Amino acid sequence: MSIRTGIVGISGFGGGEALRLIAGHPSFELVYAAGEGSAGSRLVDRFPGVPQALAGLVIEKWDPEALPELDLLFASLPTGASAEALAKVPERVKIVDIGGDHRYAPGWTYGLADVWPEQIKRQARVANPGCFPAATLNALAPLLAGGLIAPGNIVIDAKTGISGAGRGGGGSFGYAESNENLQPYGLLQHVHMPEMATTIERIGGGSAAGLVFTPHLVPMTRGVLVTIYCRGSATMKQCLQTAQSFYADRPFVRVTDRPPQTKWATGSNLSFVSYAADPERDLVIAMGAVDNLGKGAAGHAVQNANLICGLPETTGLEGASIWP
Ligand SMILES: NC(=O)C1=CN([C@@H]2O[C@H](COP(=O)(O)OP(=O)(O)OC[C@H]3O[C@@H](n4cnc5c(N)ncnc54)[C@H](OP(=O)(O)O)[C@@H]3O)[C@@H](O)[C@H]2O)C=CC1
Ligand SMILES: CC(=O)N[C@@H](CCC(=O)OP(=O)(O)O)C(=O)O
Repeated sequence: MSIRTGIVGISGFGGGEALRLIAGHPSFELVYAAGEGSAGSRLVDRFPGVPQALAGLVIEKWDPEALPELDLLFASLPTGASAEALAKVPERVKIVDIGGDHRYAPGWTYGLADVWPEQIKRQARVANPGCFPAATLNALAPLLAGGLIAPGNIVIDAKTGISGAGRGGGGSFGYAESNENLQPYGLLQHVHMPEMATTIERIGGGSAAGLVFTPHLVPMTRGVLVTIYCRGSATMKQCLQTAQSFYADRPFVRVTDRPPQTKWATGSNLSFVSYAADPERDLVIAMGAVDNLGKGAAGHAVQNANLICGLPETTGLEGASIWP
């Protein structure tokens, strides 16, 4: 069965990764590509490595009221640019929004696919988590659900590759300013705070009022690593066993007994989690590593799309990560 699929924002980093995954997906057929500045170009002009069958597809000017016959739409637009437009897409077209406009918005399901797949199946409007929340919440969920850490005192130290800012994210994240440099940003007010706090409260059953989150830009292309400091008296072994049991039948989360690395996830939809703990100091450290364009964006989006289309969750996502 072919599911007629579109991508809006295809020229960007998130949309481009969605294109790569859909080009190799056995059930999704890319029939529609859209954008703004790239409209009028053929896919091969923007992506010289695109498969021949898709090379001639022309990027349309994005107009939600002039869509071809579609079953599924991936939206990868700048946050703030999708809410109004996606409201005009006909109900029968399923949507996965990779951008930030619909996370915990009414009528939309927050697509934390490794944690609550059953709540995503059969939905028609899914908001993909942000890249930092995907890495963070997958690492924290087993501990919160098992009552091993307190939801109110969580400190997240995060690192991201530069592609996290998107193609349009030049600004102070350009090559000359990022190469051989490290910089914190978004202190105390990052846009991912609300979705992380809401999800921590939802799983942990208590206030996340003490949440602290500081991202840092690292001179690498892809990858998110989070090191999360929590209050709890569990041992490392208890944390690992709790996570192993929580993710026992989940295909994309790997629980490791050594600290995870971003390169383990590159090019994949995998999420690596691990833990360290010192019960005498009431300290648990949770760690998570993902590819910001994989589990952090397009990989997670395809996983969510599989769930809402009634396909096996792993369809089109089974390849190994890229090494080195
Ligand atoms: N990069 C990442 O790691 C992650 C990104 N996200 C989110 O995904 C979304 C896309 O991010 P990313 O791909 O990085 O961003 P990019 O800047 O790389 O791409 C943005 C895309 O949006 C298109 N676009 C911009 N304005 C319009 C418009 N008015 N109408 C139609 N198309 C438009 C651009 O098209 P054109 O070139 O044709 O103008 C481009 O394809 C954002 O919301 C981002 O926050 C989420 C998780 C991770
Ligand atoms: C390096 C960099 O700028 N990264 C982005 C994260 C991208 C993302 O996940 O953003 P959305 O929530 O908009 O989807 C940021 O920190 O805002």
